Amino acid sequence: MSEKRRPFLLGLTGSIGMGKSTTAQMFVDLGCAVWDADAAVHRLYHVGGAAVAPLAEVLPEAIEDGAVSRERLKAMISADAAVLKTIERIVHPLVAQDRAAFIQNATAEILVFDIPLLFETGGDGAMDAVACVKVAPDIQRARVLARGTMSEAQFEQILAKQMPIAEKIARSDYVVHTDTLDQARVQVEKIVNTIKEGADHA
Ligand SMILES: CC(C)(COP(=O)(O)OP(=O)(O)OC[C@H]1O[C@@H](n2cnc3c(N)ncnc32)[C@H](O)[C@@H]1O)[C@@H](O)C(=O)NCCC(=O)NCCS
Ligand SMILES: Nc1ncnc2c1ncn2[C@@H]1O[C@H](COP(=O)(O)OP(=O)(O)OP(=O)(O)O)[C@@H](O)[C@H]1O
Repeated sequence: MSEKRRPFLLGLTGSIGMGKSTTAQMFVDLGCAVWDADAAVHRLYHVGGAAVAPLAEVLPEAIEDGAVSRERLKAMISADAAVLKTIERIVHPLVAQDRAAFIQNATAEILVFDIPLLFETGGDGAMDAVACVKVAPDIQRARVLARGTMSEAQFEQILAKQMPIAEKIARSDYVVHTDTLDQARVQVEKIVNTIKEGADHA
């Protein structure tokens, strides 16, 4: 038997609430393996997670019952935006380790990386291609606020930290419009087919 072919690494990004997770699931449905940066952060924040001890050292008030409290982090970030930088300095290298372990163990032909801050952190350099989700800003805002997990001010704060969506699109190889589920699914199928055709002809 020939050796396992190197998987195709596809970055999946977009602005907050534009549909990354929903689109990632569509890639899973087509047999791709997905690594989710936000989910990795959840694992790191759990009791026993690798971020708990280093965060406890610099932000002890963020720890509750042996885990990192996202509610407390959000309150602290709201009071002082610089806190987010401190968190990122600790969390981002741990996230990178988690991603490397996923690549080592994955067996699918196409690996999809759902990373909100793909361009902001330079993660796009490690990808073979990037797909960006997109929806109109008013729909984005409505969808995020409908989740009820963020205030309007918290949404604005996160939004201000992210690269403008037009720039993300300009730097991406593919765009997935997330106005409707059916429309998005068709675009995801096209991307997967294009990547597979490219692999066949390589
Ligand atoms: C700020 C926190 C507490 C908010 O938690 P909460 O559960 O309410 O939201 P969640 O984690 O689902 O994030 C919602 C969205 O906000 C955006 N976002 C999260 N962190 C950041 C950040 N550092 N900069 C810009 N946008 C961000 C992303 O689009 C993300 O998908 C949490 O996101 C966090 O601890 N962030 C720091 C770690 C980080 O940088 N994560 C980004 C992935 S590496
Ligand atoms: N193609 C689509 N058609 C209709 N609704 C969608 C579509 N994609 C996503 N949505 C809706 O938009 C909201 C945000 O989607 P999702 O959670 O996938 O976004 P996200 O980019 O992963 O968010 P975050 O940046 O917060 O992690 C959800 O309520 C979801 O149901």
